[in-house]
Amino acid sequence: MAPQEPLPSVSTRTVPGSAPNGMGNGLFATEDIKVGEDVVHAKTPFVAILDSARLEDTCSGCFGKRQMAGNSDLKACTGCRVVKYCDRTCQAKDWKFAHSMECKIFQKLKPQILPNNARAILRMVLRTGKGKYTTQELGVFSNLETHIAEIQQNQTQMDRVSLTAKAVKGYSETDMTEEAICAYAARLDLNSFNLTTALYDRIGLYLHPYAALINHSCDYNATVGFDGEELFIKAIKPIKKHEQIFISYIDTTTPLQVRRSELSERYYFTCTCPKCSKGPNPNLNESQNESLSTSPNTDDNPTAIVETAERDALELLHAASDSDADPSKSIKSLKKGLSLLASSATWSLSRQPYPQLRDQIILSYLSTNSFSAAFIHAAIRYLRVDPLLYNPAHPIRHLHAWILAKLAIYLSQSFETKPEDPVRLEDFQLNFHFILWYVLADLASRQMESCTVPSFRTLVGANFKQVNDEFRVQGIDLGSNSQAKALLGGAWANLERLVDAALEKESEPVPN
Ligand SMILES: C[S@@+](CC[C@H](N)C(=O)[O-])C[C@H]1O[C@@H](n2cnc3c(N)ncnc32)[C@H](O)[C@@H]1O
Repeated sequence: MAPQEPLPSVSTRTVPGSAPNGMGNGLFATEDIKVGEDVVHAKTPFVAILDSARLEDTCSGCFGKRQMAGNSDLKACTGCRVVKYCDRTCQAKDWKFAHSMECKIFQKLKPQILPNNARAILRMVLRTGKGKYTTQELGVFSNLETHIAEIQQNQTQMDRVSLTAKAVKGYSETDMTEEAICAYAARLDLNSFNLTTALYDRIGLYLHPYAALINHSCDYNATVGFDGEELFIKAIKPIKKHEQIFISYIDTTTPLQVRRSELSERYYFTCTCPKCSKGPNPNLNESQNESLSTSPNTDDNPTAIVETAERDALELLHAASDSDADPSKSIKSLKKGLSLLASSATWSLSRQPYPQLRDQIILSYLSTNSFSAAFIHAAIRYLRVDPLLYNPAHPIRHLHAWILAKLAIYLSQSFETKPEDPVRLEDFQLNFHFILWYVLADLASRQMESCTVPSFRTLVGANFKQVNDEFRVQGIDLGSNSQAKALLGGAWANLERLVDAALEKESEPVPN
């Protein structure tokens, strides 16, 4: 039976209900919702924990929210020395939420640190034991799908869940049965979100039973974001009263087969959304798709050529994404992947794995301080890729614009062309100050209709004000002055020329 009421920690314009097509329960809009407006806002989680790798550099109390506002010095908990906090305020909040119950357990286990999901399950079990959840919260949580029957059919998965449950039972000394803890583990696996910062970096795991009721569609109408421990689900498309709310559980820019296998492996369903119903190539109809998938795989068959290019590019991407890989080798692999797809006439800039290769090469260039090369690819992404891949309200699009703005700030101070740069920046007479103003102005003007979270909006607003004020001090009012507008247009045309030139060179072979 579908739960009837949202929980006290939630403000929402939805109501739970039974969803069609075997989806179980879902959430439905109780009124029309405009793009960028909140669909669900949860102030506190049922459980949220940091990834082990982030325990050192992120506050376990505010999940990095206050750090983003300038608080940087973290202090370790003097009991366990495993978790860190901005100050006493963050520490006291987490102590009250769960750390008072887990601190001694962490101390005993040191130097071992429990893996993410074990720490999350331990918190849920300890909070349940201490009566920290309301009956209503536990009711919605217990009603969530577990797919435990499917998990039981997979021995490796079942062993993993049982081992974690046994360990959590031992550490917590709870009277809950191992079976009940296994159900907690399965519910966490199926219903948790990636906890991210306001700038969309993954930092941990998050579960809220009300938000977990939202079903998936590759043609989603809402997106998920976090601001500290607060969860925001925002409308990315206009949503009509009674319409079902859908988010994406996976990266929906990947091809149908990849989406299908990710959804069935982790969530045990086949998506029948409008995007999936169009088949592997959304630009073709069903019978064209059918004939594509049954054509023989020969060298003169365009499908085979495309598949080979895709497979080779994916191999290069995976080789480069290996965290142990030498960054200069990764960059070479990524360049080869980009060149392979650029030289395949049929590959659009927005078709995967082309955008993934570009995202990865930007990260690799940033990690090697190659800021000019990162800027060139970030400009290509901003101007040529994202408009095809993402709706204008999409937070990823706003994040990519923010990264371009940050690189423009950096290069406005100084830059030197490096051998790895696809083109020479000095050949294009770029005015980084104008580019910065333009990108920030665009971001600031679209804030209200975007799905970004409050801290991100504050950051953009403050940066735009600062840049605008700096121009004003010099007597330039870019918003109104017609001469300034002409200058801006010129700066933008130069950036467009740079992007075109860099893309033209992308198909050139990369030497070994
Ligand atoms: C996070 S839960 C969503 C809430 C769930 N419907 C419930 O009743 O608890 C994820 C599960 O919901 C179901 N689900 C979500 N989206 C679906 C879809 N598009 N088609 C079919 N089932 C879906 C699957 O069983 C999936 O494992």
